[in-house]
Amino acid sequence: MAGLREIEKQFFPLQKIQDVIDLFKHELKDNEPNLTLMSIVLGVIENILTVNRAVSSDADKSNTLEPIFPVIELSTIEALYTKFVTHIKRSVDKTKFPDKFATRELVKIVSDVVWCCLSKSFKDRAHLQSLYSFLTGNKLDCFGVAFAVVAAFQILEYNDVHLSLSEDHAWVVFGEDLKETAEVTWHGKGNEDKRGQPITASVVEKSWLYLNGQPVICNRHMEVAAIVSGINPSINLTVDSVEMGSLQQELLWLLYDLGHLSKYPMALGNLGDLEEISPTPGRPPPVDIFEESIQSSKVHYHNQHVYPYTYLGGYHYRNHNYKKALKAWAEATNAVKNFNYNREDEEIYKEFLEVGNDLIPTMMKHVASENASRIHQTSISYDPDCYADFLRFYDGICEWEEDSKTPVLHITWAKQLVNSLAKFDPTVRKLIHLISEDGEESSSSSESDEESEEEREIIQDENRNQKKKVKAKKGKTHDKDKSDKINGQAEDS
Ligand SMILES: FC(F)(F)Cc1cc2c(N3CCN(c4nnc(C(F)(F)F)s4)CC3)ncnc2s1
Repeated sequence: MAGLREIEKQFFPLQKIQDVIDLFKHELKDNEPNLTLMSIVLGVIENILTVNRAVSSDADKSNTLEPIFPVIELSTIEALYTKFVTHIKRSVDKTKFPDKFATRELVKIVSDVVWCCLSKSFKDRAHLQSLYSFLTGNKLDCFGVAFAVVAAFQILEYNDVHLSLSEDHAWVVFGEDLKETAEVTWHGKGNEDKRGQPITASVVEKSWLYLNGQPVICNRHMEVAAIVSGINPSINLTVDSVEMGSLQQELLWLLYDLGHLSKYPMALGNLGDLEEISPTPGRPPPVDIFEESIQSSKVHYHNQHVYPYTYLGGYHYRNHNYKKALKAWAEATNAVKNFNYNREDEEIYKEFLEVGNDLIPTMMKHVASENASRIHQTSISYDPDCYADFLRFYDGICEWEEDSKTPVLHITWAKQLVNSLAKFDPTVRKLIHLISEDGEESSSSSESDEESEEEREIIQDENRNQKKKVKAKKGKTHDKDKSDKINGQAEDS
C-alpha cells in the first residue's frame, strides 16, 4: 500500500455527508478498501462533531438548522495517512518475512509496533477507536488496537490477517485459510494482556467472551463495517451529534445494501437502534432489522450470540411492548445458558443484571398500576405466555451459572425474583405446563396446590436464608456493595 491513490484524492475536500458516502462507495467497490484512509476520515469527522465541537461564535448560526458538517481537507488526511504508513513500514523489516502469509512472530511484532506508542492513560473513554485517535493522541481502546494491527497488515500487503470479533473482545486470524488466531490487544480491567498467544480450544469452549468458537471473522469489507459500526456519535452522556449519527446510519445502509452486514449481527443491531431514533423513509422498521440480526446469528453462528436478543428486548421495553420484551429476554438467556460464566464475562452479566433487577421489576410495577386502569385480561400479570417467558428468563440464568467457576446469582437476584413472581396473578401461575428437558410434564391444574405450596416453600426458604445471611454478615466485615445490599434487603423485607 503506497500513498493515497490519485482517484482517492479527487473526493477531497469532503464538505457534506454525501461526499463521505461517495468516498466509501468508491472504496467498497475495490477488493482492498483502504482501511487506514477510512478510519482516519471517520476519526477526523467524529472528533470535530463530538469532541472538539466548533462552537459557532455568531448567535444566529447556532439556532439555524444549518448543519455544522466540517470541511475535511486532503492535506489533513494525507498528513495523518503518511504518518501511519511511515510508522508501520519503518518498524517492520519485511525482508525478514519472505512468506506470503503472516507468521505468529510477525503478528506479535506488528502488535508491538502499535502497542509501544500507546499512552498508559484512560483506555475505556469514548472516541478512542480510530486511527485518528492513535495518530493524534496515542490512545486506542481494545477494539482500536486490534483494528490498527489489521490496517497495518494491509499496508504491509498481507491479505490473510483479519479482524475476529466477539461481543466484547477482538483478536486476529491469519495464515493459510485463516486457521491461526492471535491475541493482539488487552481485554477488560486488571487482566494481563495475552498478546501473541493463540486462542486455544480450552479458552474458547463454553466462553461467552470467545463466543464458544463462533466469532465474527471479518473480510476487508466487514472490517469497514466494524469501523462504521464503531462510530460513536455521543457528544456527552445525554447528547448525540445528529450529523455523526446520520453519517453512521447512511454508511450502515450502504454496507447493508452491499451485503456486508449479513454476517455481522451487532452491526445490524446498531442499525436497528439508529432506525428507532430516526427512521429512514422506505427502510424496514427496527424490529425487522433486529430480527435479521437474530437470524444472522442463527444461520451463521449457531445461535451463540446474545446481543441480538438484548437489542430486541431493549427496543420492546422502551416501546412498552412488555410481552415481546420478556420473550426476547427469555431467548437471550436461552442463548447464554450454554456458556459457563467466568470473570471476563462481566459485560453480558451487567446486561442481564439490569434486565432482571431493574427492567423487569420496573415493568411489573408499571403493569400493576396500568392494571387498575386497563381490562385485566390484556395485562402481562394475567398472561401465561409472559409468566412462562419470565420463568424461562430465570431458568436460563440458572443454567448459565451451573458448572461455572464464578457464581452469577446473589441475594439481590433472589429478592427481585420473589418480588416479580409475586406480581403475577395466582390464577396465571396455574395455567402453565412445566415441561422438563427430558419431556416429562408436570400438569398444571391437579398439582397446582402442591405447586403453589412448593413455591411458597421456595419463597419462605429464601426469606429464612436471607435472614440467616444478614445476621451472619452483620457479624463479619464484608465488601461494601454486598453488605449495603444485604442490609438494604433487611430493611425492605
Ligand atoms: F471489538 C470489541 F471488543 F469491541 C467487541 C465488539 C463490540 C462491537 C459492537 N458493539 C458492542 C455491543 N453494543 C451493544 N449495544 N447495545 C447492546 C444491547 F445490549 F442492547 F444488545 S449490545 C454496541 C456495539 N458493535 C459492533 N462491533 C463490535 S465488536
